[in-house]
Amino acid sequence: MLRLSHVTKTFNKGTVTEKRALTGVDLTLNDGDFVTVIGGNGAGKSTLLNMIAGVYPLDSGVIELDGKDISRLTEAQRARYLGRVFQDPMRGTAADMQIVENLALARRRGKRRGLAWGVTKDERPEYPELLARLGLGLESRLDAKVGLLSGGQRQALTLLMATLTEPKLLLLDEHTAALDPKTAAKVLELTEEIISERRLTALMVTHNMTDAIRLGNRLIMMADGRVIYDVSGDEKKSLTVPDLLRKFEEVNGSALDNDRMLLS
Ligand SMILES: Nc1ncnc2c1ncn2[C@@H]1O[C@H](COP(=O)(O)OP(=O)(O)OP(=O)(O)O)[C@@H](O)[C@H]1O
Repeated sequence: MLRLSHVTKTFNKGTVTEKRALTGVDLTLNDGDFVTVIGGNGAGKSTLLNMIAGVYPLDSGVIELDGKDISRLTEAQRARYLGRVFQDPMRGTAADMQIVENLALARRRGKRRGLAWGVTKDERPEYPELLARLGLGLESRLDAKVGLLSGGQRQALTLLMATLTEPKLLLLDEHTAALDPKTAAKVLELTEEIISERRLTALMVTHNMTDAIRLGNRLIMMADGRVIYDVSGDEKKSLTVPDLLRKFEEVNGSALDNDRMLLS
């Protein structure tokens, strides 16, 4: 469903700050793959997701989604097919709009907005049920401005919005890293539920190695702009954190250098 072929990206080419972030990445995701992504500091994890989303143009390589070359589509054009949740809970929602208005906007993602983008009478009754499953009491606060919500509530809402129109691919970039442990666990549980219920295909960057092993059917490890380890099925399920650290050192030639990963 998603195929990256020889994807390369260098930032600030030709300057003293030149940095090669991705080096010839080849990666194929099958329908329904839920892939966790781990790696060292600056390994290229966020860049990988940003390149798929069209945030930066490719230097070389091809990105295909369902057999269609999307390499030249703009970020806005790709947004039609993608759901995204970032680390920062402030990014995915509009603070000065109501919860119900945010949901209505998410529902219209990829459609022409025209004049009638406002919340329709028909759709309003659908939202309390959707919100109730978050278990955060938002179902009784449809008209509240999103800016009044906590970070965790906002992130849960962002997840709901990112998956409302069944994206072809869900991109999660450390989406629970800024939340307190209890809220992070809740948002992760929701993530897992939504992905498995809707059989979504997803890429989730995490610095938590235990989560990376526990969640999803496949795990990739990145170092220096490359995918250095790709494991799935029973082999993935039986992994331990020491196995991952050993694997990293074995393939990369030096110990894993991600402070947040080692601390989590
Ligand atoms: N917009 C940008 N401009 C310049 N350099 C960038 C940009 N985005 C990323 N980089 C550089 O590219 C490299 C890969 O960064 P990236 O954010 O993808 O790593 P990461 O694996 O997500 O790291 P971390 O776990 O530390 O967040 C880093 O050296 C980073 O400084």
